[in-house]
Amino acid sequence: MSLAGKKIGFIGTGKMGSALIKGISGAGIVPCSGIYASDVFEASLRELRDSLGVNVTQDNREVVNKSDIIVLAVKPQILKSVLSSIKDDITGDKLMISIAAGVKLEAIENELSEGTHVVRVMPNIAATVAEAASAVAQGKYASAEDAEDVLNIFRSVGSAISVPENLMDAVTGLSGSGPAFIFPVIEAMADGGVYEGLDRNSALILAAQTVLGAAKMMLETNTHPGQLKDMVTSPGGTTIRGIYELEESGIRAAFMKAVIASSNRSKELGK
Ligand SMILES: NC(=O)C1=CN([C@@H]2O[C@H](COP(=O)(O)OP(=O)(O)OC[C@H]3O[C@@H](n4cnc5c(N)ncnc54)[C@H](OP(=O)(O)O)[C@@H]3O)[C@@H](O)[C@H]2O)C=CC1
Ligand SMILES: O=C(O)[C@@H]1CCC=N1
Repeated sequence: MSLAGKKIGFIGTGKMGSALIKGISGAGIVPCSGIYASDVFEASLRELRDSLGVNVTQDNREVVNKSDIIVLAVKPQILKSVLSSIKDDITGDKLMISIAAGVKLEAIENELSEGTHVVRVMPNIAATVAEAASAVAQGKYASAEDAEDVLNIFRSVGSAISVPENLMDAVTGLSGSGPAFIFPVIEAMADGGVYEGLDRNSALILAAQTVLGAAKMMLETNTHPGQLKDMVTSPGGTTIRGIYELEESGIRAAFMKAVIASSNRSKELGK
C-alpha cells in the first residue's frame, strides 16, 4: 500500500485529533512510532503518549518536519494562524489534510506556498471506534496518489467517499455533526425505557444496540429505510403507535432542519 513507511502528523489533539489518532493506531495502518502529534494543551499529548506511545511535542513545526502527511485538527477559527506559523516547514513532497469545518481548500492553499498538496476531509467522532463516516475533497495541487492515501487513512477508521468540494458543507451538517444528533436520540429512547420501568444501564444498552442494529441492517442489506421500517410495523401493532407519535412531533422535519442548520453554519465558517 502506498502508505507504507509514511509518517503521519497531527496538529491539534483535541476531541477529533485524538479520535483519529486512536482509530488510526488501532487500525495499524501506521505504527504508533510513525505517528507524531502536537498541541498547545499538554495533558492531551501526555495521555496519547502514555496510552499509545505516539511521539508528542508542543512544537507544531517539529510535527511538520517529521511527518509526510500532516492532519490539521485545530478549530477553523485558528487554522489560518497555524498555517502561517508552519508554512516555511512544508516542503513540496508533504501532504496537508484539513479536517476543519467550513474552511475552503482555496483559503488553505492561499496561505501556503504555491503547489502545496492539500486535501480536505470531513470525518466524524466515531473514528475513535473505527466507524467514522468521512468525505474527501482534493485540492488543486493534490495528486491521485494523495487522494488514495487519504481515502486509505480514513477507510481504516470507517467508511470514506470522495465528494466535490461544494458538497463538504452538506457532509459537515449530515455526518460531521450527525453523531451529536443521534446521541440524544439514544438517551431519549433510554429515558422512555426507564419511564416504563427498565433500569438505566439496561435501557441505554438496548437503545444503543437498537440504533447500531438498524444502521447495520440498512448498510448490509442495502434496503431502503422505509422498507425496513415496514418490516417492523405490524398492522394494528405496537410500532405504528410509536411511529404516529414521532410523526405528530415532526421528527422528520426536526432532523432535516438540524442537518440544514449545521450545513449553514459550515458555510458561515467558510466566509
Ligand atoms: N469534534 C468533532 O466531532 C469534529 C471536529 N472536526 C473539526 O476538527 C477540528 C478540531 O475540532 P475538535 O477536536 O472538536 O476541537 P478541540 O478544541 O477539541 O481540539 C483542538 C485542539 O487544538 C488545540 N490548539 C489550539 N491552538 C493550537 C495551536 N496553535 N497549535 C496546536 N494545537 C492547538 C486545542 O487546545 P486548547 O483547547 O488548549 O485551545 C485543542 O486541544 C475543527 O476544525 C473541527 O471543525 C471535524 C469533524 C468532527
Ligand atoms: O461542531 C463542529 O463545528 C464540528 C464540525 C463537525 C462536528 N463538529
